[in-house]
Amino acid sequence: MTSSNPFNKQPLLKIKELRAGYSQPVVGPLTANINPGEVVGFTGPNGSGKSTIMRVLTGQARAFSGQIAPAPGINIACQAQSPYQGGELPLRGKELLALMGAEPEVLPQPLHHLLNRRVDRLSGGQRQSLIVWSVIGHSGELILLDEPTNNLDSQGRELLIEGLNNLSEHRGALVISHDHEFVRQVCCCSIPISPSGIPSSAQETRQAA
Ligand SMILES: Nc1ncnc2c1ncn2[C@@H]1O[C@H](COP(=O)(O)OP(=O)(O)OP(=O)(O)O)[C@@H](O)[C@H]1O
Repeated sequence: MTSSNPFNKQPLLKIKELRAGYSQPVVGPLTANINPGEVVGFTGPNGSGKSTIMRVLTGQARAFSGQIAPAPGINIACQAQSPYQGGELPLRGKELLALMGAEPEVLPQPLHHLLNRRVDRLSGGQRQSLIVWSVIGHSGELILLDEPTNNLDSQGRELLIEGLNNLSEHRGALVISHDHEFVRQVCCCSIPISPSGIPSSAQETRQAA
């Protein structure tokens, strides 16, 4: 990785020659690091295995070979691609934030009207905003976001870009996205993910705008 680690600390996440999947590998080998202060993007076509790599960290997929290792002792905050599948969820926005250990103030001012709304009665984009900001507001040093701009309008997307550009320097994020302009604006580098058998260790480095 060519981007520098400003604090010379160990990576928040080390991935080395990882092959990951379910009953068989579907992605890798992949080598990458996420350092404090960095937002790293994973890009690639549908089914290339981006979410699978994230799912190894949440126990929903497995590593067949290689390594994926968060730094010892860190906390991880994760937003899955489809975190809410419908049904009754009688929580208000502020209660969802509290469950994630996030203060209401983490929500940008234009979204404060969501704090007293029931989560299960929000629109798709409103719910996505709340969930993404609850993950950013969590105390975890490593943030995992899977398609965070899904359903967001231009204001929600701009607020998220600003939030990720202002993460504190001891935190880092892995962002999976098909939104190339978003990746360009928030990520220090983007890594093209390839299905199993095609190495994707070369990290494409792009400076954030
Ligand atoms: N639970 C599962 N069991 C078996 N195979 C799975 C499972 N979940 C996903 N897959 C397969 O693993 C491969 C990679 O899926 P993954 O969700 O990681 O792709 P992705 O790059 O995140 O795709 P997208 O851009 O569409 O979100 C796909 O072929 C998919 O069908």
